[in-house]
Amino acid sequence: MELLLIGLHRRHLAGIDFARQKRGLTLATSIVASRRYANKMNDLGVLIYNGSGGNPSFCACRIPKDQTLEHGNLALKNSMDAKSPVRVIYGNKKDAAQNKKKGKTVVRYVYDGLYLVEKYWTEKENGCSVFKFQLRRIPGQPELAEMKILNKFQVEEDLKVYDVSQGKENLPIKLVNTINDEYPKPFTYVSRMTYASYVQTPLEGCNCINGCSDSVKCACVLKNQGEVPFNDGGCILHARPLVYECGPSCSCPPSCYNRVSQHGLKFKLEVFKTERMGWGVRSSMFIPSGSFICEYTGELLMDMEADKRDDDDYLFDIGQNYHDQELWEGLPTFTTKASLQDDDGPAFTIDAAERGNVGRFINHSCTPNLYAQNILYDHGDERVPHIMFFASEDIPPFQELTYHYNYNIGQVRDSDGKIKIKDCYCGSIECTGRLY
Ligand SMILES: C[S@@+](CC[C@H](N)C(=O)[O-])C[C@H]1O[C@@H](n2cnc3c(N)ncnc32)[C@H](O)[C@@H]1O
Repeated sequence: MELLLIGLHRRHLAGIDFARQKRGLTLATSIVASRRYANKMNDLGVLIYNGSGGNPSFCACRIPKDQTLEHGNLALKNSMDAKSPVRVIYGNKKDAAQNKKKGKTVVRYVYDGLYLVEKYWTEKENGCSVFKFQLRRIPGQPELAEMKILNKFQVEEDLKVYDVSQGKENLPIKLVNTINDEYPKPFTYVSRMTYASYVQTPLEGCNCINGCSDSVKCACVLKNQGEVPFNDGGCILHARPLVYECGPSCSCPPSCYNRVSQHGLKFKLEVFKTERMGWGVRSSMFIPSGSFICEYTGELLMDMEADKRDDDDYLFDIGQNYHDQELWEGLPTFTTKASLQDDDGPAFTIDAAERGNVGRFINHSCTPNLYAQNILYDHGDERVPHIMFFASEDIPPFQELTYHYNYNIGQVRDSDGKIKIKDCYCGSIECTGRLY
């Protein structure tokens, strides 16, 4: 209804809006790409959009039917033939779950720009024929991040001045506050972790010159149980206890597939003021599942030192998930398992209160869309891997990025040993109500 009121999409229940031209031809004017029909988006501005009709949930007879080339589907085909642009609006389903207010589901819709229909075909789904339309975003349009959103910090000049990373990342990080006039508390931005000499164990590299894929010859692939953990698009294949990227001691070039998180930010990130959780992080871009987001940098501390810090808001306990049995499932037992799960050695924590990067602003959610992956590439000390965040699902633009803090209720204590309690405001359906 909101899209209808502002005139962006006039059919309040149908995903494809169309208008009749003078000669009786219908052309699609806009489509709403929610996940209801399993539409697939990717970061190259290509959208595979499912046609309309035939869905049993919206039909009184409750029987799935073949889709037909009429109404919205025909309009999309006509738009393709006429090369007529179509507005694309993304419906943010996850936010729907996170914004349940007074029993009402609030969905956020984001206008993404004009697309052209490139081709269409039919596929069988659940025994019925379904139309698939491939649309591509017309190049040269401003990116969402540069569009005007009512926001006092998004005035052009401020944008140039206010890069949260102060030029230290390969992409600027915008600060957005639509709630009040506050800025984040000052801290020193560090895009990389620095390690004290006692953790500088060298990491043996590989000798590959023509790419790292050989599961017998490449020393790094071998350490990853015989497979490069990333696909050729730089997305991680699945979560593991520890990933070894190629690094400075390897012979392969920087473009090697097995180097991903060390190259820094790939998606434009924003630090934004949330309603109830202080600052948070989101991206103005669509993020495919498995993509690298950012590292969690800060001061490396032994746990004993970390316990003495007054501000515990920005502490990240390293290696906690080595004990997560799910991460080990399906992996052959390999030599490092014993050392990774060693309980006796010193434990380490990263403190990002005074020195840190954009990772320090990522909030907790009980239904997160990121996870923390342990990665080694520039040193070999398995006790202190880099903490790298990866997307655990496709993330639509402007959805808050979150990971699970893994605190057990009752585990966090203050300096007097008293159990600390903090409410969780993530708002997800599965929220326990307690952060710790
Ligand atoms: C690593 S910081 C995250 C960034 C923080 N929101 C800020 O403004 O700088 C962790 C702190 O954020 C807040 N926070 C993060 N997730 C939260 C949640 N789900 N509910 C309530 N507070 C949360 C808590 O104060 C927590 O100690």
